[in-house]
Amino acid sequence: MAKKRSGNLRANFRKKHQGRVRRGDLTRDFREGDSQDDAVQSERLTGKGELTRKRTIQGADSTPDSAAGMHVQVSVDEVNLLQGRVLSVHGLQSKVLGDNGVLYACAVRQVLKSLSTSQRNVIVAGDRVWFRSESRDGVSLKSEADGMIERVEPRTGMISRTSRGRQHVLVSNIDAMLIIASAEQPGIKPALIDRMILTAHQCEIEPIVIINKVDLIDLVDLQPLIGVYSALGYRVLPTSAETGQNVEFLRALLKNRQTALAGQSGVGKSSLLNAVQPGLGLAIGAVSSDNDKGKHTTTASQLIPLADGGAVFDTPGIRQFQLWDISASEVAGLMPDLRPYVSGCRYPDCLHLAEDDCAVKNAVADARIDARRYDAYCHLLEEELM
Ligand SMILES: Nc1nc2c(ncn2[C@@H]2O[C@H](COP(=O)(O)OP(=O)(O)OP(=O)(O)O)[C@@H](O)[C@H]2O)c(=O)[nH]1
Ligand SMILES: [Zn+2]
Repeated sequence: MAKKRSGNLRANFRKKHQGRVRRGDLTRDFREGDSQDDAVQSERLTGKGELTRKRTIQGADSTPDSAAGMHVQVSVDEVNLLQGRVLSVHGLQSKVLGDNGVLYACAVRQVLKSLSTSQRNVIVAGDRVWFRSESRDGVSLKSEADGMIERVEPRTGMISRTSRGRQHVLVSNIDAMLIIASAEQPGIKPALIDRMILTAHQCEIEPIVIINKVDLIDLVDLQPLIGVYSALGYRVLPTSAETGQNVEFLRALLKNRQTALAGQSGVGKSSLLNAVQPGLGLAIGAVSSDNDKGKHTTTASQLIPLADGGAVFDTPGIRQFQLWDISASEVAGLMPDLRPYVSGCRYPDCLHLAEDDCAVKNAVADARIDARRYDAYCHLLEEELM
């Protein structure tokens, strides 16, 4: 009885805060040219509005004392909120996979929007959220239920890109970055691997190096390169989607964590994912082609849940890494092999490129730093920052 009453009070509260705000956001999104999706969303929101109104009327019938309203709501919130993970964001709506296995289409409560000032995106793929929904269970994974996101957990492991000088978070709570290279066709590009590792460090995400298509080469030839990465403490996994080599290991690496994929076209990302879980690579491919058409370049980023738990994230935007918000002097500090020599360098503002008797250059000269890694460092500075 008491539970029912508080539910009605909650409906009242929610209604008071809804309509205006959403209309405003719809207008903004229309201006951004996202019209097709918005048409669908406005339909949904209208339906939801009717539902809320009906519930409010019920509340008026059965709750004479509105004074206790606020108090009741606080305790009810804790009981009634569900937890889940945001898979993707489309305009006003977020697709949330509840911890109960149900997929929900959620709107965002306005108070969250106004609180979020430091980061541009109120909700991003990967967010852990608390949300309210009428449909708690009995819905299959295929169907969607409406919900309202009430709370977002603090983010870690964010991958961002910069657009017009602003940091734009693509995904949050990423545990590991799978840096996928191929041994042959296309041939391995260590400098590209180094750059992606650096980005992972910048995002405070564990980098894992996958070298695919090892069926095409003699693995002995790759040992020097693998040795350098291993010595730095990175996990390096040679794989073959063709022969299935180390696919089982890869599956274990992906299980129960959020993993972002990076790697140039053709290295075998889709093939590897399909080997891990049939159909997974196809899901990834669909995201890519969507982006290629220039639609939803910022919103189509999506987390794809794995059957064994965990999820993978992929978007063409992070395949070509652009370092953001980093100064030339910070790069060496993000490379664990260069870092120890940075503080030993006698020049305070040294970029370790040209100066005589630079501690970093000296370490390269007597092979305490791998020459190829230093080369990659120099190229990175030239490309990105000069
Ligand atoms: N020999 C060999 N070929 C592979 C292997 N993995 C993938 N390939 C082939 O490499 C080509 C590219 O594979 P994809 O899985 O489409 O590569 P991708 O990284 O997803 O490419 P994009 O979707 O363009 O980013 C295909 O022809 C695959 O059959 C492998 O382990 N060994
Ligand atoms: Zn120096």
